[in-house]
Amino acid sequence: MPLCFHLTPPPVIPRKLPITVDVPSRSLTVNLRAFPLSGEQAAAAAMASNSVRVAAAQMTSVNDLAANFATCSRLVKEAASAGAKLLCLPESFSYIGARDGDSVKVAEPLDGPIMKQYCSLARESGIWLSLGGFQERGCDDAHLCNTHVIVDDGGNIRSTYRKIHLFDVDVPGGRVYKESSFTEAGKDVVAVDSPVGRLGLTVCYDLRFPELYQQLRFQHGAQIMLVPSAFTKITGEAHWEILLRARAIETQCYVIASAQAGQHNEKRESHGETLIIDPWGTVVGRLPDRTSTGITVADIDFSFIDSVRTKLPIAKQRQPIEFWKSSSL
Ligand SMILES: O=C(O)CNC(=O)[C@H](CS)NC(=O)CCC(=O)C(=O)O
Repeated sequence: MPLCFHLTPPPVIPRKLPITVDVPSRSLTVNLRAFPLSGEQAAAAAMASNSVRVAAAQMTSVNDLAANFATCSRLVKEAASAGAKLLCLPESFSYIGARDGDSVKVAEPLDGPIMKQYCSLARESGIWLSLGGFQERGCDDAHLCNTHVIVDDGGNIRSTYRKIHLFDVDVPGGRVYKESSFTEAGKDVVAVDSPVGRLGLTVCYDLRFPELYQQLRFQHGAQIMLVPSAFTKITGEAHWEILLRARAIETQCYVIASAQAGQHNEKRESHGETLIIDPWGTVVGRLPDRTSTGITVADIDFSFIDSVRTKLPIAKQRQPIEFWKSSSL
């Protein structure tokens, strides 16, 4: 029978409700339903119900590598004890400079001391990490790559994606950004398997280019899109949640969008609003405060992904429109 949303309600699929964990108070802010499970119990329950728990972090990185690492360590431990198998940290988790050029100075190769520290953290806590927006040393001293690194629970780097779309924008009513002046653009589309499903790797401004997400879903089989970000306050207020929900709906994937939040220094403020969204477009994880430091967790339900994809069979109904040839404007 064809679906007709005017006459029949959209499919109602049982879902788990989000839990929000505040750091540093460590209090569990539970939305609607208590979740009094230990990490192990939660993981066992998730397996039994064909789902697995993920966490997304929100923080305000500053120009102090040690301070940011201390915050990330706390968030990683919170996520592990909440039973999450993957924690996603935001773009520039390890460092946000106060002056132009600062981030190039701290850039290191992937086998340098900074990334080693984060790999050890993943191993010690037994959790996978999405480290979006690491300042990876580029091909010369004046450039870095904005690299999204996936580390497994043994502390091994499983995958790297280098941000393709660079933020060269004169933000209306805000600053001028020219990310390409110090960043080398990536070229490769990257997806990788993990215990929480097949991850599509992107970073921040990539969010505005839906063709990347279409490729991740329809050519690389992604089930979860990761969008670690540092959206500006102005553009975030106008576009952030809408774009994320659109990407979730049109790819029928979960979207995990960890965000930099609040005031990093005199010149720079990020929108925040870390979100986890399900493949129906519903927000299933959100912190109580748009700019607080903390994590939100949600359960990835593989049968829910299948159910949405079966009910709205866009994968079968797509038509071979040759976009690139026809776009001449
Ligand atoms: O430079 C750093 O420290 C980290 N990188 C970023 O913050 C990047 C590049 S400047 N920011 C964005 O992509 C914001 C996108 C955005 O806000 C939008 O698309 O509206």
